[in-house]
Amino acid sequence: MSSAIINGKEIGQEIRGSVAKQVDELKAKGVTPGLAVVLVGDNPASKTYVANKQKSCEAIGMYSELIALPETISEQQLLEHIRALNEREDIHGILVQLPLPKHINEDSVIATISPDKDVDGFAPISVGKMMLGQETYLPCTPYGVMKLLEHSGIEIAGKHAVIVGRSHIVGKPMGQLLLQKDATVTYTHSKTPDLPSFTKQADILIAAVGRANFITAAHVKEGAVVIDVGINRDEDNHLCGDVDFAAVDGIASHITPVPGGVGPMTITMLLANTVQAAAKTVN
Ligand SMILES: Nc1nc(=O)c2c([nH]1)NC[C@@H]1CN(c3ccc(C(=O)N[C@@H](CCC(=O)O)C(=O)O)cc3)C=[N+]21
Repeated sequence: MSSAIINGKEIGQEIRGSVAKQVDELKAKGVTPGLAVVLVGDNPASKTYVANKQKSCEAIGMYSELIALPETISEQQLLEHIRALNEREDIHGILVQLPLPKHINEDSVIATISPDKDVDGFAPISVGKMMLGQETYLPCTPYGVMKLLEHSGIEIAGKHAVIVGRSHIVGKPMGQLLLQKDATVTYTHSKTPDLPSFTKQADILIAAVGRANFITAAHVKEGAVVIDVGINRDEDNHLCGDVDFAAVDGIASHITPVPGGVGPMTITMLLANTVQAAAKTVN
């Protein structure tokens, strides 16, 4: 029997519907939620992502502004742009598209975003609050995965979640959010010996490695829930995840496809976070 597909496009649309209602309510109070997207240089993949984010904002009646800056901009100049956005009343969320050019220190840039506008949830204050379980903007991809699990009726408490990958923006926060919902969490990464011996124990397996078709049948326990966070290109330049879908289909109880799984949820939660930021500015 094939695995149940967790449809992120559909679940994302449903959530966007309720976010759109919140946008209408805020507009009736005179506030249009606004997102600023800062793009440095002209990496084609980044341009596509940024265009998708803007289109998604506009589709639900939000304001979005693209600040496109040249590859050669200095770190100081970029920080000035961010400080100006921090001050603007019509901008509630700021997203600096990553990666940045090598001559710019990403940590300094992210730390300059006002925590009140950090809708990516990447800034040190946001990460610290998340670790402590305090109210904050959750990083969009792990937040989106939690919504996928919730909407699919997948129980988390008492389950063994195994995370493959320990990036600051996906792997690490993903484990924390699952831990907060009472999962037993194991982190694995490129230095983990005999990876399958760990992943085979997972009730919930999160693949966030960034390598096409890295997770195969040998990594997955019968009946596991497999969440594929990867966005890669295969030899034919097709979008694919970290999981060899065809190989794992039928072993997993549930699986997310790429495209149409986690990706659409990332943008959905960005919209939700920005609307939440705007809502905080009205009484
Ligand atoms: N500050 C920052 N925040 C980010 O959230 C951020 C970033 N930088 N840099 C790049 C990554 C990548 N990312 C994606 C979001 C949605 C899809 C998405 O919706 N993908 C569609 C497919 C889109 C297509 O066909 O190309 C899907 O999976 O179905 C993909 C990738 C956000 N990122």
